Order: sequence, then C-alpha cells, then structure tokens
Amino acid sequence: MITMKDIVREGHPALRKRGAKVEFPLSDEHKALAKEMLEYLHNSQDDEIAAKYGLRAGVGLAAPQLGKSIQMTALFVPSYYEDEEPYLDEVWINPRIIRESVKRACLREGEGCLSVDRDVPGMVVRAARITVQYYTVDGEKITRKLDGYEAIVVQHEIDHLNGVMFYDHIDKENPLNIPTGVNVLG
Ligand SMILES: CNC(=O)c1cccc(C)c1Nc1nc(N2CCN(c3ccccc3Cl)CC2)nc(N2CSC[C@H]2C(=O)NC)n1
Ligand code: NI
Repeated sequence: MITMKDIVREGHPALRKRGAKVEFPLSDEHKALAKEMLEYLHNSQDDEIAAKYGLRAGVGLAAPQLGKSIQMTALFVPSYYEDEEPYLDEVWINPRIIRESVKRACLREGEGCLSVDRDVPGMVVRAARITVQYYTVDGEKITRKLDGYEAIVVQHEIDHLNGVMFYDHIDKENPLNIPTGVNVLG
C-alpha cells in the first residue's frame, strides 16, 4: 500500500517535469499503480486507516508525486452527503483541459498538497469551469465538463502532470487578494 514515505516532496525533480503519455493497453505495472493510487485516497479519507498509517488526507494524487513521471492521476472527491455517490472516484489517464471558462474561482481556504509539507497561504485562482478530455484505465476516451470544487481539484492534479505546483498560481505581491469577479468556494 502507498504511504507518506512513497510521496515525493518539493525539490524532487519529478514534481517539475511533464509526465510522459501513458500507452494503451496499460501495462500490468501501470494497472497496479492506478489501483494503489486510488486506494491511497480512500485510505487517507478513512479516519481509522489514516491515523493507523499516518496518511495525510487528499482528494487527488498524481503519479509524479510518487516519482513516476507519467500522465496518470487518481481522484476521489466524496459527495457532500455521506450516503450519496462520490463526485469523482476514478483514475484518469492522459487528461487534458480542452476548454476553460473566463470566469475564475478559488478555494477560500487556499490549497494544500501532499507533496508540500508546509502551509502556503494564498488564493490559487483557477478556471471556474473546465472541459476535460481523458482516458479511463480501460482506454475509453471521455470528455466531461466540471465546475465547483471538482474543477479546482482536477486543475490541481493536471498541473502536477505538467510540473506545475499550486503556489505557482499565487500572486506573490498580494497572496490573499481575491481579484474582482472570482468565485470564492468553501
Ligand atoms: C492551505 N489550506 C488548506 O489546505 C485548506 C484548509 C481548509 C479547507 C480546505 C478545503 C483547504 N484546502 C484543501 N483541502 C483539501 N482537503 C480538505 C480535507 N479533505 C479531507 C480530510 C479528511 C477526510 C476526508 C477529506 Cl476529503 C481532503 C482534501 N484538499 C485540497 N486540495 C487542493 S486541490 C487538491 C486537494 C488535495 O487533495 N490536497 C491534498 N485543498
Ligand atoms: Ni498536490
């Protein structure tokens, strides 16, 4: 199982490289990695397991964060209500944003990252709505529109696949400034 020791931190070159496209059909190694990445997110959101193994909670984990410079990310965004289906619970291969709104959005509380062991205050201003194109582990090509919290999470994770960190988007001069017209979430 993946634990925090497997997650590379700031300074590791894989976090600043673009991942290579993943070939289909997925190799057994890539299939196993996809499964383990999603399992990490599930474990990290289970209070007991997270406490037992010292896991930091996350809703997204990208392969470069495990030192694997490939275009693969796991997403597990639970629904607001316990009994409902999660918003996202899957692994995306070779995802890319094909359209984004002019409208911007950010999380009121800022963003955290499993590869960043420090609090970096600041508004991470992103597109409010995106259209993403990705492949499932079975090779099915999907095009999908996202908004709200999921759109933020997906942009954070796709950034990882391209060597971008969330704090690259924070305004150095005025980190807590919320530009006019930006949707503040949370
Ligand atoms: C500096 N301020 C902050 O971090 C911050 C501070 C407050 C609120 C938010 C909302 C913040 N922001 C933020 N909180 C999260 N979590 C909230 C808790 N949650 C979680 C925790 C426990 C069980 C289940 C779950 Cl679901 C896990 C996810 N996640 C992200 N990000 C940025 S996009 C990728 C995503 C990620 O997975 N990061 C590791 N940002
Ligand atoms: Ni991250």
